[in-house]
Parts: sequence; structure tokens; C-alpha cells
Amino acid sequence: MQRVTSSTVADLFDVAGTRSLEHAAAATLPPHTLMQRAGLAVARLAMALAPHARTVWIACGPGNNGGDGLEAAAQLKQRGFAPVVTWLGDADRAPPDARASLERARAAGVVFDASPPAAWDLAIDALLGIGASRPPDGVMAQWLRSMNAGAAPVLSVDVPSGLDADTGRVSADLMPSRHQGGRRFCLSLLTLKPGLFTAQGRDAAGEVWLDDLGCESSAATPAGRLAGTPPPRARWHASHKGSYGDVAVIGGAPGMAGAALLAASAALHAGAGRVFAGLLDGRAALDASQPELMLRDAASLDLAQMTTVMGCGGGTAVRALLPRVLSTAHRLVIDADALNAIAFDPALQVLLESRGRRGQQTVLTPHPLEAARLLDVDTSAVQADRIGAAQRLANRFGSTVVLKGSGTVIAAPGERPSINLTGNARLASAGTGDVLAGMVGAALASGLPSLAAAREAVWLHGHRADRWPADTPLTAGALARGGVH
Ligand SMILES: NC(=O)C1=CN([C@@H]2O[C@H](COP(=O)(O)OP(=O)(O)OC[C@H]3O[C@@H](n4cnc5c(N)ncnc54)[C@H](O)[C@@H]3O)[C@@H](O)[C@H]2O)[C@@H](O)CC1
Ligand SMILES: [K+]
Repeated sequence: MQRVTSSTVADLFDVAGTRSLEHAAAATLPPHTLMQRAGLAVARLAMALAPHARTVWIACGPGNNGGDGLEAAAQLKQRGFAPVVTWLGDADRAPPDARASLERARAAGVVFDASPPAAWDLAIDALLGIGASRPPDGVMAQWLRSMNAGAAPVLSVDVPSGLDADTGRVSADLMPSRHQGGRRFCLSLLTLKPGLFTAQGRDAAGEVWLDDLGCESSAATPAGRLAGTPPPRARWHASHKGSYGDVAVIGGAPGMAGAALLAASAALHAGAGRVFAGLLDGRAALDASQPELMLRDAASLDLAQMTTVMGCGGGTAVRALLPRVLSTAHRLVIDADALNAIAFDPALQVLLESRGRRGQQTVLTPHPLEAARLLDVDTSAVQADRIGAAQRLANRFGSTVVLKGSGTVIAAPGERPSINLTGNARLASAGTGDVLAGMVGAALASGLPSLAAAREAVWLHGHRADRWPADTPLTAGALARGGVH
């Protein structure tokens, strides 16, 4: 059993992949073995989370997820705990593994009840796993809401009940409250599922653990991966500012210069050799607080030699520069208003598509609304399948795509999408996206290929937020400079 952290490197398997692994494993093992291993793993984690628990409420559903709960109840009871099971199944219709675990729980003397105990020290949610076919309702939903509202920790078996294991969608009324409720844990069984790490999945699951039940995962193709910590990038002693590349930030239309200056600052502090700010606000001549930044007229920059970060605070003015930038920029990060301009202009889309064929590296950094515009769908369609949306965008435009939001997805044509696990809700503030664009620019300018550059920058951006002191406000300016100064 292992805890999943932002450094974990692991494959992610969707429901179809997990099912085929389950079948392959079950075929080589005596009957009920997988469920017994699953139940034991749940019981062990439960004991570690609440070693002094007097009452453990285990809510079990009608299928094999419920079977895991019943097995865990038997194991806990045998170890001196007092599990109370509420089971929504029917002994005559339960799947064989669950029925065997039901017998074991009964034989162990587990208490079964029709309704939850008056109080509990740990709740185990074994209502639905990867077999959820519709949003929970009725008694099941009521029990989930009780768990969410209780002060005790909640341990979800395999996935939080009602979570779409492939996409991370959960119906809003079953999400834990931000203001009440205990800590949340999820023990994913056999495989890690992508939905645990993106969309609402991270908040619904809480701290994720994996038990592979002693099974190999080579019999299925992963749907994605957790890429873990990027490799450190060495700076040679015998190097100079030209060794780390030039970044040109183009954006900052009148009234929005701050966005471009944030991106430029982030590029500078992320290690770019030289940073030019090509502001569309002709009035800005010097940023006195950042004298290292070289302010230039955007039209005068030789983009073929540089990495360009395009769009931060660009407004509509950025549109006129895009044909030249898309054609000539050797390495390019496209953000914010530049993405919007491309979404509404088929001619720009053709220019973007052709970059890959010319060997030019491109990273798109949309948030869900920008991604929706580029895909000509609405935001909810993007959020309903973030991994699929990121991959479609990458394929459509021949670019690396960073789909921002909880569980940032990074996709590139022909590559397995990955989900980044650094970062937290403190990044939900103005300007942090501009900072990320600048950081991707610096990574690209160093010579990293676009996918590696995107992964490195996204990881580092979130990592800075994760290390941010709790008592210090996180501002984009300080984030760009690498921390609190
Ligand atoms: N068979 C085994 O030995 C193993 C099973 N495992 C567990 O089994 C789970 C998958 O089991 P199942 O395929 O039985 O699926 P689930 O137990 O996730 O759910 C399927 C059952 O719930 C019902 N159902 C679906 N949505 C519902 C809803 N909204 N409201 C009420 N009932 C609903 C279905 O009719 C079916 O009876 C995994 O998530 C995992 O927890 C794992 O432990 C691996 C080993
Ligand atoms: K569950």
C-alpha cells in the first residue's frame, strides 16, 4: 500500500482498463482472493487512520464495492474493532464475491443495522465503486451526505461513491462541504483511476492511497499517468545568459500591462537568460521594479531566435500580431487573449496547426473556458472530461496543451496525458496563470522540448504554492519571483 503524493510516478487506468486487469488477475487466483485482499487493505488503512475508533460505520452498496466493505468489516471485527454495517444489498442478488464476504462478516459477528449509528469515529464509504451507473439517490445519497457532514474522517473504498472514475465528475450535492466534515481518504484498489485526480476528484477523494492487491498492471493500456517530480535541470558553471535562452513576452494591452510583466518576471526568475517584454501598451517604457526586463516594441523583436510567450493581458490588440508570431516564433507559449483570438479565427487556427509540421514547438495554456472556445463546446463539456478535452486540443492543434484547473492535465499528440498533482486552491487568484505562462516560456527557452517544459513548469508552479507559508497571502507577483521575499 502506498500513499500518492505529488512526486508519485504511476500509471492511471480508466474503468475499462481496470476491469480487464481485474479479470486477468482473478483468472490466476483462487475465488474471492482479490476481495479478501481488498477488504484487508481497507481494514489496515482504517486502523491506521483511526486506531482508537470505538465505532466504525461501514456503508455498503449492492455490488462488489459493498463486498469490499463487508470484507473490511469482518477483518476489523476480528481485530477487536466495532464495525456497524449498513448494507443496501440483497443476499440473493449480490455478486458471488460480495456474498462470500457477507457470510464472513456475519460469521465474524459484525453488527448489521438498517440505519447509521448515532455517532461514529470513522466512516467507510463502500457504497459504489467503478460500477456506478448513475448518480446515487435516495438512501444511498442520504448516507453519503451524512458522512460528508459528520466530523469523523471518511475513507472511500476504491473511489468516492458517485465519482466518475474516468473523469472526476461528482454531482454537486454529494461533494463534501468546504466548511464542515472530517478529513477524507480514498484507498484505490488494483489501479489508480484518473478521476481521482482531476475535476472534483481531488476534493472528493482527499488523500489517495493505492493497494495494487498484489497484481501486475501490464495487461491493460493506461489512460494516463502521474508524471511525478520533473528531473532537475543542471546549470553548467561554464555558462552565460545566452545559454538559457531569450524569452519575449508579448501582451499587456493598455490597462493590462501587469499581466505581461508578471509573465516576464516569472520567466526571468525561472531562469531565462534574457527576457524582453513587448508591451502592447506603448506608454510603458521601463518597469522600475524589474530593471532586468528589457522593454521593447513588440513588432521589433526577432522571434525566430527566441521563445515567445503570447497573450497575457493581450486584449484584442494581440490579434494583429498573431499571424507573424504563429509563423515565425521558434518556440511559443500561447495564453489567455491569444487563445481567444485563435478560437474565433479559422485563419489563425490554420497557422497554429501548421507549426508542428515545421518543427516549431508550441504550448497552449488554456483554462477550461478558453479550452471550450477552442473546441467550440461549452465549459461544462470540457470539465466533464478534462483529460479527453486536453487530448483533443493537443491532437487538433499539434501542440502541447496545459489544461489548467484542479488536477492540471498535460497532453501532447501521440503521448499519454498526465495529471499534475502539485498546487492548491491558493493559486485561484489573479495573475497566477500569467506566471505559469512565463515559467513555461523559461523552460522552453532552456531547450527542453515542449512536453517536458510544460510538465516542469506546471509542477514547479504548483510546488511553490504548496510550500507557501500558511500565514502569508499568495500573490502572483511573489509567486513569479519564486516565493515570499
Ligand atoms: N470482484 C472482486 O473481487 C473485486 C472487486 N473490487 C471492487 O468492486 C468494485 C466494482 O464492483 P461492481 O462492478 O460490483 O460495481 P459497484 O459495486 O461499484 O456497483 C455496482 C452495483 O451498484 C449498483 N448501482 C450502480 N449505480 C448505482 C446507484 N447510483 N445507486 C444504487 N445502486 C447503483 C449496480 O446495479 C450494481 O449492483 C470496485 O470498485 C472495487 O471496489 C475490487 O476490490 C477488486 C476485486
Ligand atoms: K466507494
